[in-house]
Amino acid sequence: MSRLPRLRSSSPDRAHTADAGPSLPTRMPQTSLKRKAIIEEDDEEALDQPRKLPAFGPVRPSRPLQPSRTATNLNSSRGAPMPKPLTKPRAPILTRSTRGTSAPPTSSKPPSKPTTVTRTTTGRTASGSGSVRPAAGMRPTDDKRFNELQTQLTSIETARAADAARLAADMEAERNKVAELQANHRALSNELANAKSQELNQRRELVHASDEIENLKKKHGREVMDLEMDIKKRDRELREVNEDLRICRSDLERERETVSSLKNTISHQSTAHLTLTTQNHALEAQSMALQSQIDAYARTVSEMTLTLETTQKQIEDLKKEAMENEFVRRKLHNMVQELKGNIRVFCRVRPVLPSDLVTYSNTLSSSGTSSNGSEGGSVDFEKAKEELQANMIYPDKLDHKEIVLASSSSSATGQERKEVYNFGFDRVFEPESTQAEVFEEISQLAQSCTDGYNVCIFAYGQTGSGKSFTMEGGSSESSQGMIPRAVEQVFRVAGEMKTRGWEYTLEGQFLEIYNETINDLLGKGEFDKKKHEIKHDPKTGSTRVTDVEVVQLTSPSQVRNLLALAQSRRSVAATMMNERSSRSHSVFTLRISGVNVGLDGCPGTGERCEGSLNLVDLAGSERLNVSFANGADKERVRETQNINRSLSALGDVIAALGEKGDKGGDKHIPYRNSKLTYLLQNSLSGNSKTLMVLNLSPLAAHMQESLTSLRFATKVNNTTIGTAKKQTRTS
Ligand SMILES: Nc1ncnc2c1ncn2[C@@H]1O[C@H](COP(=O)(O)OP(=O)(O)OP(=O)(O)O)[C@@H](O)[C@H]1O
Repeated sequence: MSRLPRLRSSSPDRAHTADAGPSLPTRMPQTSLKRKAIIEEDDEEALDQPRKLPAFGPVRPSRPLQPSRTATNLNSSRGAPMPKPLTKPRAPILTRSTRGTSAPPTSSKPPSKPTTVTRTTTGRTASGSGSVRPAAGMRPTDDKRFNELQTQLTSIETARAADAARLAADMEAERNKVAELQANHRALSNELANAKSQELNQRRELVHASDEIENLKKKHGREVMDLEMDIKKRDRELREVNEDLRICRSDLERERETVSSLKNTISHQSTAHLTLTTQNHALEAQSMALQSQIDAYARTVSEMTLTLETTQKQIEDLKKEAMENEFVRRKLHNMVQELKGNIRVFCRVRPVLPSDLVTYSNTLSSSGTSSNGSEGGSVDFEKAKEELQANMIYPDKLDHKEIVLASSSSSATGQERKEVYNFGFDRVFEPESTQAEVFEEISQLAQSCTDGYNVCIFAYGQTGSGKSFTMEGGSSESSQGMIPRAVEQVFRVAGEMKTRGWEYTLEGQFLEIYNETINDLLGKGEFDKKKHEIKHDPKTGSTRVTDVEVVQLTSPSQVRNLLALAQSRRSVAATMMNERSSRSHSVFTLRISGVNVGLDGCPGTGERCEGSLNLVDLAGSERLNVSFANGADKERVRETQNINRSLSALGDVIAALGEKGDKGGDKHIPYRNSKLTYLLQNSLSGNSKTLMVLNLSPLAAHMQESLTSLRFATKVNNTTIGTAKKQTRTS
């Protein structure tokens, strides 16, 4: 809080007071107003005191009057007893306080010496008024004495007269002086009265001034309070303003940051803007060019619209033509298939597998021999592969239709006998062949089922020769087997046929024949429990199995899931019985039925076709020695017998079909000899297309089994089983 300015004694009254009273500083020190009032009171008191007047001239020291020198001298010189010396009448002693300060008159003279009697005889002494006459009778001494006394008295009287004169003069002087002093006093009184009235005025002024000061003080106090309140208010405001300022500063800081980031953005954007402007110009130019092009195109479009209308009419005509052509194409396609023969055989040799090498090295280590160049049982893969592999040659590098097996054996005489076996099939796939290559050859057959044919594809071969791999394949895209690929193909073809006026319905089932019992691989019941019967419809040529799950197929992925489900059910069953997949046949059946509903604006023919695709993974075909079981494992013996029987039955059916084809007539076909042949009756008859994929092991150890399989496949391949017939109906 700011302090008020100190009051200054600037009033003329103060100055006057200072002059009149004790010395006061002309400038008041910083004292309180109260103190100032006390000083003023002191001043007033001083004014009330009688004022000390200044002395008029130098002060004459008071001195007692001396007796006349003459008289004194006389007395002393005569040595007579002197009367008591007369003292000079004293003038009243004028002290400073009583006489005032006026100086004695300058004319005053020191008291003159007492005059001799002689000189003073002019007075009373001569007249003798006061003289003392010697008494008669007095002696001369007494006269003398009297004279002397008379003289003395005279001189004294003279001196007294002189003193009286002098005193009168002194008195006169003193009176004058008094008068002068009185005049002086009056003047001073007047002056005092003036001064007092002046003082009164000043006091009044002072009181007035004091009131004013008091008022001013109050006013000042109020103002101070107001100012303090104002200051507090201002302080508050200042704090608020400071707070606002702080907020503003932080806002400002933020704003600055924003501004700087905005500046950056602006600079970037201005660069971008420049670029965009340039681009815009370029685009405008381009746009203009395009506009002219558009105009040109608009003209062209109107021309083309006309052309389009004409073309659409032509397309309609062409569609009709295409449908007719499609009919012809299918006819021709099937003719080609028929010419190729209704039963065809592919041979596929699997590659040597790492698992084969493990078996091989185990065999070596158990026999105590080691492979060339290998020590401690470690096997050089390439070398071991060579040793393991049977001598299989593929001479037909162009058409891939031949396979040659060569073996050498020692005769009883010790001579080495070399044997070479040549086989020819519709296609031979070497170990390096991929699933896609195999399917390429099969896809045409798969397509036939969409044309209304019954198609049956077998995988035949000994255990571990690659049947399941060929039919089902692995989980990856590239290793997918024939079943998922065929299903995908059928879906694709069905989709394509839609654009040609055909609508298809697909359904599938997956069965297993184990020990001459049918199990539903897609069912929910327990294995080997439910009895399933095979029913043929001679009218439609279709086959049904009772109580099996027939699934509507909507997508290839769904089929993959079904295959996985079937595999898991088989695995569960395999925990109870070993190697179930090797000991059973699995049959995946895909039924497809289509109807020609026509296209938009082009009515369909109403033609219907029903085809089926059977993909069969047969049990291992190796000749099993049943004697090993020797009653110990009856189940295994039964398995083996059943496998042998069903595979023999298949051979018999194919052979019978061949004979029937050669001779014609009513040759009995023994379909009922096994569940497998009976199930596939409609797909193995003369009016269906059959493909047998012979899977071979590449190992030399399996040479004999491979030769047996090759001979069987050759027999099948040489069989002609009539002409495939399309299952069509006209509604
Ligand atoms: N072409 C091939 N390429 C790579 N591996 C193959 C090929 N063929 C078969 N295999 C592999 O050989 C092994 C045996 O094949 P697979 O199980 O298909 O034989 P299988 O004849 O079906 O046997 P089983 O009769 O016991 O069922 C499998 O591990 C399989 O992956």
